Amino acid sequence: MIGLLSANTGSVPIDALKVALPLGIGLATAALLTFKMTSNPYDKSIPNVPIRKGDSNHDKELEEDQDEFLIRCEEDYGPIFNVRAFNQDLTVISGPMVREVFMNESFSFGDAMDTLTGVRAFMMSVLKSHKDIDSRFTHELVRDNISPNLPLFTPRIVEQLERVVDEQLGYCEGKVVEKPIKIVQDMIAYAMTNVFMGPEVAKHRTVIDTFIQVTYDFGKVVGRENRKNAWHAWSNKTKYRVLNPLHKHIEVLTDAAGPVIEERRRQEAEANENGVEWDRPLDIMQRLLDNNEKYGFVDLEDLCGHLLILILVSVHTTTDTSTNLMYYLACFPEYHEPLFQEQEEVLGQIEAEQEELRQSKLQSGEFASVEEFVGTELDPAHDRDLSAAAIKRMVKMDSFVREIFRYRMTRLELQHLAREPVTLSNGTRIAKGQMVVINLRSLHQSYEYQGEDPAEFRPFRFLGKAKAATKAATDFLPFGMGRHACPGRFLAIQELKTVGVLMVSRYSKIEMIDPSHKKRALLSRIGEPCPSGLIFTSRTAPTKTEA
Ligand code: HEM
Repeated sequence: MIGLLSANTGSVPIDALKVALPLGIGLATAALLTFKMTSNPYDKSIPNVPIRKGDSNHDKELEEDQDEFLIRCEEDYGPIFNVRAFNQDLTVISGPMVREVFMNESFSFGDAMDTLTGVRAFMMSVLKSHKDIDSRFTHELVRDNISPNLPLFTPRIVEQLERVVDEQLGYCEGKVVEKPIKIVQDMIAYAMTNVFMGPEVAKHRTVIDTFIQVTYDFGKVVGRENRKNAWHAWSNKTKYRVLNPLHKHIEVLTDAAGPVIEERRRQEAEANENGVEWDRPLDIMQRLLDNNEKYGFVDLEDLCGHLLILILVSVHTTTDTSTNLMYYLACFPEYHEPLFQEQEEVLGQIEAEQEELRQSKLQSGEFASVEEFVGTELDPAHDRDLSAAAIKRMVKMDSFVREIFRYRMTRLELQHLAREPVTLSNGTRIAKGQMVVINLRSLHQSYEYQGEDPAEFRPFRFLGKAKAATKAATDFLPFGMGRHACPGRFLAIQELKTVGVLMVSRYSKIEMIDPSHKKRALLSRIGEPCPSGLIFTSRTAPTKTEA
């Protein structure tokens, strides 16, 4: 661990950058031309959807009505067809065939994102270990350290989400909030920082800002606008190898983490000397330090680099979807009360169950008086806490969150690049280098997969159907599926549900400032905030401190 604290990375000289940029652009040109000349991406039997007269690609038709366009294509050409959209030639895969893309390692989501945006160079530049492009390191980090410990992390997540809402939104009588995402950014950043790096590090506003800003830096690289321009990927790759905004974020993390780790180490040594067990801090940073031999970090910068990757994949997505959830509450006010009622019922049930347990323990003599429960799992002060178990029981909120993902997701998403030639089970051949894209309409908006009224927003459609929002399968793909399915979905869904719970319990009404943007709010793409703000009205009168 001493090594972890002492090493330092040399900076890249500016002269190297001057040479690298033009050289990179030259190489990019050559590589792109070679690709254009040699690639023969299509199996000739895959039908090409004709381009509408006056258009140069299918972008406009998709923008006008993506569902109508895709239904027409499916009817005319079957489940697999070629389109030209988002500046690319894409093979669209629909219906049951989609499963074959996720289950076949020859299709890569990571390669597709990198080809489109150059994101790997951006991310890899902060790592010293586990730089293999097929490394499952971050996946395993989340799977082994976050998901199993979620119930333990929940109190601090809830505490941070509640604190920021109460401080920044507080009591509202029709309060106009032009940019609700600003509040959500702080909510998610504080919650994630506490889980990833612990409360001492989370006290540094610079670290919180890094959690937020990294999200933006990442968004700029992977954002949809960026994907429209093939040159961007090439210039990104070159640029981010040398001039990468992530380096200043690493500095912020290491500066804040170093002294905290030193202090923790001192406390551990002191506890050992006194023969008492050290109260080991509960955060991902500590778990990584404790298991450094297994994980093999080169130094503290490397460890913080891996934490930064974790931030990149988690904060951007969770902030965006949590903000979007507020807009859904504004657009469908009729669900506000049922969601609030469910919360009251669940917390009431838990309170009654805890009371029953207390009574049985008092009767059996295990506890002599009510006071003895203080500080234990049966402490009445915590009966109505938003524990992981309580949030799990809120099945209406779960269904609401799942329905938001289903309804909102852009119909052509989750591009995958074929790393080698693949023959699908229906005989279709996908050439090496071909970009395939998932037709989410054929699954998320299909009667067969979703039941009645697939075009409607019906937030309780999954009630009683064993279809939790964390269940990644062909009928629900926001987190992908199979071996690469997002391992952070358990944390993400729990946070989203908590944001929903806080909103409906504190506010009786959320409205859009400009309801004409309703469609945009409901179908907004990730990273594209709605132009209208929100108006909040509190459920109860202000407390003394709020007044
Ligand atoms: C609303 C929030 C989120 C969404 C929509 C989302 C979505 C996704 C998607 C679509 C993938 C790619 C799956 C594939 O390759 O097929 C992915 C991968 C991943 N996500 Fe998430 N994610 C979210 C939140 C999180 C959080 C909170 C974490 C961490 C705490 C996380 C960690 C990861 C990791 C490590 C991977 C890489 C998995 C691999 O390549 O094996 N995600 N996510």
